[in-house]
Parts: sequence; structure tokens; C-alpha cells
Amino acid sequence: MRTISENRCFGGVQGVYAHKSDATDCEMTFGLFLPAEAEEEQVPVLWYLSGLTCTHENAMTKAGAQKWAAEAGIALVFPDTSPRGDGVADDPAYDLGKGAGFYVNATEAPWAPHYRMWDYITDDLPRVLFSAFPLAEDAQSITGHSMGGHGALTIAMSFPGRFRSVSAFAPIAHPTASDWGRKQLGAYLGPDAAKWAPHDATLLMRKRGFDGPVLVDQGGSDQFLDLLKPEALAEAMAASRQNGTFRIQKGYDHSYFFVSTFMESHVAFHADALLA
Ligand SMILES: N[C@@H](CCC(=O)N[C@@H](CS)C(=O)NCC(=O)O)C(=O)O
Repeated sequence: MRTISENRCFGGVQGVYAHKSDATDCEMTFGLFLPAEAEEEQVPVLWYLSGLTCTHENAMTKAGAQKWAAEAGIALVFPDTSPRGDGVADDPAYDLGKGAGFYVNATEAPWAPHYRMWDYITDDLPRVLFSAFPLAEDAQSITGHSMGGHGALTIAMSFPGRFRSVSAFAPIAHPTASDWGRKQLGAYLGPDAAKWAPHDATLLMRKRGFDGPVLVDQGGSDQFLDLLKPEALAEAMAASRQNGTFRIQKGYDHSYFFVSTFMESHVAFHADALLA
């Protein structure tokens, strides 16, 4: 692992690090905010998974999460959204290939050799983080925006007991029924829709739900509402009697202005679970 930068931030440190990933078989970059408490003890950790076109940098610089995480004494992890590098397959469309890993392990050509973001987030990066930094493995929560909200919800529901709470900002909520999903899951996992189901938050919510609290915020004026399909997830949460809250935020769009507006509330929600 190598350090790209470390900057003092709200009494803690905002770092950017790169490491060779076994999962994606390329160098990966991530951001990690450590609050001041990390100088003395292990701290709880909140994962933030980003959306389409993002790198580790978008949320780190635009979501405004560090202030609230510093106040709560919580670390923030900002992973990249896909494998990177010259030898990595890509597509001219912004919603496939680099910047659009969709948090799955691709099985299909040309994606299979590097597009293993599920393993990267759930296995590879945790191993790096918990061995190199003072992070409490038994105090993790996860959130994300758009494609990252999809990743946060599907990963949280697939690893019962690992995350104490999950939240999402405008998640891609029902990808098996959306052009933000069918195209990518088809490309990465092949045409058999049965293989897509474990990567659909609405289907997972109907089937098993999440064992802790869930918080979802969705902008009422989001330009991608037709692709995100929030109503499917809201219905599934109600049908499975999920402990949680689904909020429509009137007038807000899909941008980081929306994410940063509600970040304080999401960090407070996770702090309740992480510091209990
Ligand atoms: N830019 C794309 C939309 C992609 C988009 O809105 N990405 C969101 C996540 S799904 C994002 O966070 N973009 C980066 C940013 O706002 O910093 C388009 O051409 O329609």
C-alpha cells in the first residue's frame, strides 16, 4: 500500500491510499477519513459507496461527511467504483465499464478478469483496511449514492451481522427492472436473470430484508426517478416489515447538493447504531 496524500481535516486525517488488489487484479485507490480518536483507539467505520462516473474522490470532496464523522468519532471509507488502468476493459458509455462496476463479480468477457467489485468491497479492501488502520471490525455500517446505494443495500443484506445499519441516497433500487441494471447485469453476469437477483435490493428486501435499521432518502425531483425505481423498494420495505425509514425529499435532484444536504442525518443514523 502506498500513501498518495494525507491532509488534516476536522481534527483528523483525510488520507488517500493505493494498493494492489487481488480481487480486481489492478491498483485500486481509496479515501479514508480517520477522526482524531483514531490516534488513541480503534474507531467504528462507515463505508460510502459511490455512484456512476465516480472515483474515490467525488464523495470525499463533495458529500461533506467528514465534519459529522469527526464529531461522532467515526471513520469513513471511500472506495473507487471500478477497476482502473490501461489493461482494464471499458465501454464508451458512462454507465458501463470504468466508473460503473455495479458492485458485482463479472463472469462474462471482456469484464471477468478485473470487474470483481463485490469481492473488492467485501473481502479485499476490508483485509487491507483492518490490518493497516485502527478500525473496529465489529463496528461497521454502510451507505452509498445511486449505484453505490444499490451496492450498500445489496451487500448489507447479503452479509447478515457484518453491518449494524445501512442507508442509501437515491439508490438504484430495482436494477433487474431498470435500464440502470439490466444492461450492466446482463453484460457483467450474462443473460440469465436468475444470476441478477442477488444484486437487486428490492428482491433481497422482499426475500429477507436487513437485520438492523435502514434509512433511504430519495429526492422528489431526481432526474433519474424512472431508472432508480424507489417505489419498488419502498413497497418491499413495507411488505417485509423492515425496521427503517424511507423518505422522499421534495424538490431535491440526484446531485451531491442532495447528498450533502442529508449527510448529517445519515451519519447521525449510523452513529446511533455504531456507538450503541
Ligand atoms: N453524468 C451522468 C449521470 C451520472 C451521475 O449522475 N452520476 C452520479 C451518481 S449516479 C454522480 O455522483 N456523479 C458524479 C458527481 O456528481 O460528482 C450523465 O451523463 O447522465
